[in-house]
Amino acid sequence: MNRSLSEHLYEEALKHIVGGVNSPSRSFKAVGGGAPVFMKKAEGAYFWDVDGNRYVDYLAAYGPIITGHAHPHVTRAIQEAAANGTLYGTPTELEIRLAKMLKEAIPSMDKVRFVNSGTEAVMTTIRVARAYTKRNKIIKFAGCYHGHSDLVLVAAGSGPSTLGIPDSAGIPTSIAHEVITVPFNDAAALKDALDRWGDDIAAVMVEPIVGNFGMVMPKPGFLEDLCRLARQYGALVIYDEVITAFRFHYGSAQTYAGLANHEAIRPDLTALGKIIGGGLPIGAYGGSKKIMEQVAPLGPAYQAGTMAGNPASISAGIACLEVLQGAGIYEEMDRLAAKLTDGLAGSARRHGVPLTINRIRGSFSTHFCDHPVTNYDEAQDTDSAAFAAFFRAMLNRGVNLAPSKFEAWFLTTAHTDSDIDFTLEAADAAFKEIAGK
Ligand SMILES: Cc1ncc(COP(=O)(O)O)c(C=O)c1O
Ligand SMILES: N[C@H](C=O)CCC(=O)O
Repeated sequence: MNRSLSEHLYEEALKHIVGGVNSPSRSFKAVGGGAPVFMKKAEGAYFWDVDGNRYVDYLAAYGPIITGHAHPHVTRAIQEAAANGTLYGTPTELEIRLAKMLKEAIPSMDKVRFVNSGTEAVMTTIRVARAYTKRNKIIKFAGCYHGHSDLVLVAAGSGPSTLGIPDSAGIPTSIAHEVITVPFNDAAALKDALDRWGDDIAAVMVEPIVGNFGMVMPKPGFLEDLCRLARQYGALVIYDEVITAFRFHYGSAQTYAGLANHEAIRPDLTALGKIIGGGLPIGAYGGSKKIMEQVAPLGPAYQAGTMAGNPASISAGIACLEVLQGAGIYEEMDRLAAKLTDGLAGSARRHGVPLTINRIRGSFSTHFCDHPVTNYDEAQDTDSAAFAAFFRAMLNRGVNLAPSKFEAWFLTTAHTDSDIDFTLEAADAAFKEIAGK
């Protein structure tokens, strides 16, 4: 596949943009280096690069593009919003509409506040939890990624793990000391941490279903234990649902049928992003009225944003959720993902390539190993070279994946059976290539 124009643009980008990319996750450093592909157009399930090559896309921009690229309903909403002015700096009725949609789908949120990214949403939930509890420390889980604010860039998954910097430079030791990290799916370790630091823990922060060291389900009872222990020690529970909200069903992980005891796993605060912006920048956080009333102008915890709640992002979010309310939408993504993962597993087996697949409805992760992946250690203990070879072999056959062994594959409402067949043909050839090495 000729990608000479991408290579040329990468050379240019390196001169002007640090690392040539505007988010480190986009670099190909972890998959052998070289030029990332410069895309020119995206529509439905496909990308076209600057050299004219077509790719079936499973990156979905790291999750937000659940309705496929340039979905007509979402595009129309953005165009209409833009024609009416992109930014007001005043409240709008649209914000109330999206806030109501989120509250109806996620019952633990009595009050919502819109921000511009998942990072901002998470960062503010921590501030609110600290304001409410008057405590300083948080507990997080190794390999969970919560954006790039200081406090959560300790033992961070996703891009930081991929690039070998899970503990970013530039974070003062005093801040790093405010974070305690424990293994995901390990309630005993959480209890030990709470026994030791419980009096000063403001919140336990978790991706209730992990999306950042692959897709990893909580073990039965883990979230119940997490919520019970946190409350026993007077700490709040924060769910980072930036990936998971509206990903598996019309709602969030905290109401997903695949998890039992919804009352027992109800969080105090939830951070949102990605899908709720329909492909435009957004974040949101919410929780019970009592806790959210800590936030200015009602309370002492300050949070603000010039761009927050802008009509374009909010309109795109509303339109995206409207599409997701359609009958059978999630069932179809589930069916196609099952067909894809069954095919991938069979093909890997035939070629003798060890592969563990974690699938949750329309999203899944592929781990090049022969053991289960239930925590960060297990996700790290996989064959990075095999993933890199697979990634490149797929790209060269017109299938776009995230350039990291920790990131998920995302189905969208635009994928079809013929895309899955195309992908499986590419994967069979890719596994054959890896097995021959
Ligand atoms: C679970 C989770 N939380 C937070 C974030 C940060 O969101 P953003 O990239 O929009 O700042 C991400 C993704 O980047 C994420 O996957
Ligand atoms: N996995 C991350 C978010 O979910 C990737 C986003 C990024 O780092 O650009």
